[in-house]
Amino acid sequence: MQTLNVDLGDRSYPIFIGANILSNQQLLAPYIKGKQVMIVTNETVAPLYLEALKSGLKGFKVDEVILPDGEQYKNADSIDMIYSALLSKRHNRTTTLIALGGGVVGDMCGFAAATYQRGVEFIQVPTTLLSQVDSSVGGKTGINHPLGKNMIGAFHQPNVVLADTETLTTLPERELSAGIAEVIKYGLIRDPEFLSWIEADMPKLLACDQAALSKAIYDSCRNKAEIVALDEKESGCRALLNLGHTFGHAIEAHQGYGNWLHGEAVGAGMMMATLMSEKLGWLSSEEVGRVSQLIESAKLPVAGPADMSKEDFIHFMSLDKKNLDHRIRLVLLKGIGNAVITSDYPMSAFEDTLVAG
Ligand SMILES: NC(=O)c1ccc[n+]([C@@H]2O[C@H](COP(=O)([O-])OP(=O)(O)OC[C@H]3O[C@@H](n4cnc5c(N)ncnc54)[C@H](O)[C@@H]3O)[C@@H](O)[C@H]2O)c1
Ligand SMILES: O=C(O)C(=O)C[C@@H](O)[C@H](O)[C@H](O)COP(=O)(O)O
Ligand SMILES: [Zn+2]
Repeated sequence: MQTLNVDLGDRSYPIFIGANILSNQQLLAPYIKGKQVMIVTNETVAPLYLEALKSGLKGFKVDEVILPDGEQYKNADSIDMIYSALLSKRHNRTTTLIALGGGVVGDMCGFAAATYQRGVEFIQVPTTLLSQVDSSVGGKTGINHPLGKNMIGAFHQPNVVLADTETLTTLPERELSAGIAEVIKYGLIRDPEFLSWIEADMPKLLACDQAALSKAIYDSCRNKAEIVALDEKESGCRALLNLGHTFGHAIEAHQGYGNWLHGEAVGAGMMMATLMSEKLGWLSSEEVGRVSQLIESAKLPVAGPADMSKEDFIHFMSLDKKNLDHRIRLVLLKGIGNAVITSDYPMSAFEDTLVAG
C-alpha cells in the first residue's frame, strides 16, 4: 500500500492506495469520529462493494442510501435522497458519510456532507480510475444544473481517501479510458516526465495492469495534492487542473449529461485547447501531433460532437465558473508541461478552434 498526504494544515488528510483496502477497519475507523455512518453509493456499485465496505465498519451504526446511477442523476433530487436518508435514520452532527463509487457519487456525497446540518464529515472510497486519480482528492463537491456543469457545490475536504485498486478490475473499458483523460491532464499541465511514462505504458494502463494503474494513481494524486495545497479554493494555480474542461463541460451540458462521459469530454476538450495553443504559436505541429496520438491511444475522442456549433460552445462556455469580466478564461499550453490560464487571446483563434472542434 502507498500513502500520500494532502497538506492543508489542521485539515490535512491521507490518501491510501492499494488492493483490497476498502474493508480495512484499521484504515477507516480512525477517520470516523462518532458512532453513526451513512454510506452513499449507487445501484451499480452497491452489489459489488457495499458488503465489503460494511465488513470494515464493525461496531458502528451503519446505514446506506443507494442512488440511481449516472451523470444525469448528479442533481438536487439525488441530494434530497441523501438528506432524507440521514434524517429518517436520525443521523446527527457526529455522523460520517462515506462515498462508495465514482466521481458522481463522490461529488454528491461530499456536497451532502458539506450542507447537512451545516456540515458533517465524510470519507472518499473512490471506485473508478477517474475518481481515484482526481475527483476524490481536493474537496470540490457539488451537482450539475441544466445550464452548466458543477454549478452548485462547495469546497469540503474528506477526512481520508481510500483508493482500492482492486475495484478497478470490474470497471468497464470505456470508464477506464475516461479516467486516463485526467491522468494525461497532469502530464500536459505540469509533469512532462509523467507524460512520457503515460505514453510508454498506455498499453499496460488499458490492460488494467495493477502496477501501472498504481503508479498512475500515485503520480496523479501527487500532482493534485501539490496543487490543492498551494491553492485550495482555486484563486490561482488550481485553475490549471481545468485544462480541457471549459470546452469539455460545454460538450457534456450540450449533449445531455451522461451521453458523453466526463473523461471523454475532457479528452476532446484538451485536444481543442492544444489546437488553440498551436494557433497562438505556443505549440509546434509536432507537439500537437504528440498530444493527439496520446489522447487517441487512450481510446478517447480528439474532437467535439459533430452536431455542436460554435454558438453552442460559446453559449455554455460563457457561463463557465472561471470567467471574469465577461471574458472566457481558458487553460492553454505554452509548451508540453507548461499550462497557463488566460482570457487574452484573439477571438479569431478561439472561434476557429470551436469550428474545428
Ligand atoms: N470533484 C472533483 O475534483 C472532480 C474531478 C473530476 C471529475 N469530477 C466529476 O466526476 C464525475 C465523473 O466521475 P466518474 O468518471 O467516476 O463517473 P461515475 O461516477 O459516473 O462512474 C462511472 C460509471 O462506473 C460505475 N462504477 C463505479 N465504480 C465501478 C466499479 N468499481 N466497477 C464497475 N462499475 C463502476 C458507476 O456506477 C458509473 O456507471 C463527473 O461528474 C465529474 O464532474 C469531479
Ligand atoms: O479539482 C479541480 O480543481 C479540477 O479542476 C479537477 C477537474 O478534473 C474536475 O472535473 C472538476 O470538477 C472541475 O472543476 P469545476 O470547478 O470546473 O467544476
Ligand atoms: Zn475533470
